Amino acid sequence: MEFEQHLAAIVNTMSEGLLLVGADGGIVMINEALSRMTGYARDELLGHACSVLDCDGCQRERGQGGAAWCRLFAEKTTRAKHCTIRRKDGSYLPVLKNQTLLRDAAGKPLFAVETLTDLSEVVVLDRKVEELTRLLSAEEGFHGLIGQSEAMRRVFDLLERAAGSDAPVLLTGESGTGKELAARAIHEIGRRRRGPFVQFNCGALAESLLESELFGHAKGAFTGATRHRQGRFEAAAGGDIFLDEIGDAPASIQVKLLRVLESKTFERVGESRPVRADVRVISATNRDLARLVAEGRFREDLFFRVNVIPITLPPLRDRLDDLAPLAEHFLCRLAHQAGRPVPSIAPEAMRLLAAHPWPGNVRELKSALEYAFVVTDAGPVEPRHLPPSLIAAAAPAALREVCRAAAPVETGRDALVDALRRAGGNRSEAARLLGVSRGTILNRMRRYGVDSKHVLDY
Ligand SMILES: Nc1ncnc2c1ncn2[C@@H]1O[C@H](COP(=O)(O)OP(=O)(O)OP(=O)(O)O)[C@@H](O)[C@H]1O
Repeated sequence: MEFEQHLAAIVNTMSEGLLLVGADGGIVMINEALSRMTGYARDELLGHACSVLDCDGCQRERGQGGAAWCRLFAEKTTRAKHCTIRRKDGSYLPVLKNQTLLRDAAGKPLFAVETLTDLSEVVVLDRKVEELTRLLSAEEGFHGLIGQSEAMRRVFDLLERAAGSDAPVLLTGESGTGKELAARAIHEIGRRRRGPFVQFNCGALAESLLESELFGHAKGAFTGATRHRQGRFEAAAGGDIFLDEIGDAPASIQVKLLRVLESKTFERVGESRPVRADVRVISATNRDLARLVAEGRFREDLFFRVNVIPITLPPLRDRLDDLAPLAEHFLCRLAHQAGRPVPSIAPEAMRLLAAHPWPGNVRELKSALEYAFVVTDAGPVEPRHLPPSLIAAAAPAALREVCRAAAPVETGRDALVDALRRAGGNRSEAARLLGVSRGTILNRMRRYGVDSKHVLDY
């Protein structure tokens, strides 16, 4: 008797949940930690079937022709595994479950002992580490957004104001203008910054998968749903959810998003119990949502719900003041990663960059500089180091000006060999790279005795 009292005190000091299950599946003992973790009182669990915890890692034998309640009794194995159980309030709890069998002297199974370690904090911390790792490399400018132009300063001001409220934000702007960075900035300075930032691309998945991805599903909700699955809205609890490409959300998902925004609740697929959505919604699109509404392809009611705080990221061609700081920022990062000195940008190359219309915006600029960084050895980035596509698309006037300014460099044998090498020996491409005609390239090859077949060996 005395020993039993001590034993009870011992198991109640454990921080892990402890559970003893009989061969018939009935719970015969629990400790206080299990009660705390699940939200069930002792008498709501004792004597009840362990299936009340709805563990998705449990493999029951009964009903599948087996004699024992669960496979643990049949297989006689001991192992640890990651599972998800359901608390009394319906929320999911990720746990690490250890289990073993207790047997009598004759080897007959008596009880299954299970210990459950709460992994919810670990899961949140894991996500946070992932997020911070990403942010560490972008900790410049306005939370990673570089820009000095008047237009970007206005955007930073709006982002700061939006972060101070819990109202839905709609980020619009052409592709590559920094909408995702802006969404992260709102999260980083907002009230929910200690919570998760969960990103979801509404156009990236087949319609049939979208609902379960966003709202989660219960085990058995559909063929193939072998485990409980937390959706993105649940994963974002206490934080922000970023719905990218919201203009691409199919009609069936638009209805469900409207419901979350209106009622602040959602239902997991295969369940009818509403779950509270404790999230702030930040959406983004590079499409004209108002036009999609007019065309009947986007719900007007949803448009008004997501568009409470509209913020537009201006295209790069309309804020050329940002070109130099952005270019320097990307070259600095590349040089830092490669352990090389930071290359400067020659004025002629800068003029070419300024003349480019940047249809891909900052994303395109970033790629162009990655290219330039790879092909520059030491020294500054010259026009010949810029991507051929950018040179080819350059306005003729800008190109002429650049070629005039760069003439001493461009006429040298080294420049010719370099251009031919980068063009893989193709003379037309080399001509484009240097901004001269194919005939000029042929003349220079003759003059310098350069053979395009052997140019790759230089
Ligand atoms: N102002 C900026 N400062 C620094 N980097 C930027 C800036 N704007 C965009 N970038 C970079 O450009 C790339 C594209 O940005 P981002 O993904 O945020 O654009 P987006 O508008 O969300 O594009 P899409 O509509 O195609 O999803 C990223 O690598 C991002 O880091």
